[in-house]
Amino acid sequence: MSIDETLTLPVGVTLDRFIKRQQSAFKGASGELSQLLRDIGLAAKIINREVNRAGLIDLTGGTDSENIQGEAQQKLDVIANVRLIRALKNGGEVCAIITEEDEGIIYTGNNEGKYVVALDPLDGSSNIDVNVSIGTIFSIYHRISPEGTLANEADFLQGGRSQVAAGYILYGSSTILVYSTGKGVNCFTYENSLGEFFLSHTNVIAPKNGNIFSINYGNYTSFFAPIKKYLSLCLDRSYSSRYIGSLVGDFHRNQFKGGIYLYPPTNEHLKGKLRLLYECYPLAFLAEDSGARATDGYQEILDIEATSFHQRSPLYVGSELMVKELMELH
Ligand SMILES: O=P(O)(O)OC[C@H]1O[C@](O)(COP(=O)(O)O)[C@@H](O)[C@@H]1O
Ligand SMILES: [Mg+2]
Ligand SMILES: [Mg+2]
Repeated sequence: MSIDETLTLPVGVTLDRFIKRQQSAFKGASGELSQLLRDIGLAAKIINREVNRAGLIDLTGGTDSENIQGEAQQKLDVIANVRLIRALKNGGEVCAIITEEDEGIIYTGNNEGKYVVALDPLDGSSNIDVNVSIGTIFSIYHRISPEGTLANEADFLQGGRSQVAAGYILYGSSTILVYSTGKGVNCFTYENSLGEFFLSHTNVIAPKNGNIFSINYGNYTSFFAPIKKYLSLCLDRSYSSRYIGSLVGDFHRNQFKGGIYLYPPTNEHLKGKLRLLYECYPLAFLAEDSGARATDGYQEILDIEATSFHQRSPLYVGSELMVKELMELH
């Protein structure tokens, strides 16, 4: 590429600048949500660095501990959790956090903070050590408890439609941060050498239909009739089967290519495996905002009542017409 050609390339819109623009479009916005999103952006850069060098500095493999759900914690699960909590504590806008890795509420010490955040610090643990895509998922609510007091359970159990923003970071063939405040899904690709996220995909619209289905087929014998029926339709139509085993990666692919992700109840997980507050709700928020759909087979994910922090749900998410067809089989 010639110098002239290089110079004609725009520098691009950084995540920071985009957030600032979005904020100024909202009359009366105080800037706290903007700062919170920047804090998540900072944590994302740090986690991205740890993920990238994990194999070099012995950050791969498990710890001796389990998380609250009895799942073995990987070193990077713990590191991502600590990094995110620290970034949100330092930022000052968040009064309390829940994460996949901890049983109860984590107080940041910022009781004046207006927001609470639910996190899956590192999604796709089984892929960490083998250089396969993994992610971070976040969900943000306005607190409902009075500012200046300790946040409480109700702040986190407001339900999916009360989210004010949600998003994920996918550490994949490139690292990408995707978020929405309910007014369009935008993606920011990380430029390693500059250390910045740049706007790369604006107002994502998910394909209405698709021909990819993503499911852990190894659980086939535990699936109930509607799922088996739907899978046989997929096979009859020679749809492509694509399953990474990192929800963030599987979701992201289907958002762009058109497809459906299914995690039904299984014998091991009778209520589904995925966690409502920090896996299903945030991805459902993004799905709906981009024209896709997310349900548990009977109702929209965002309409499911939240009753506990680590509650699980079946999840069927993706192209609108595919999810509709699956629903009709229930
Ligand atoms: O190995 P399985 O049962 O297919 O489960 C895969 C699913 O479980 C998860 O790994 C759960 O996430 P965590 O790694 O955050 O526990 C999802 O990302 C993924 O889609
Ligand atoms: Mg997860
Ligand atoms: Mg996780």
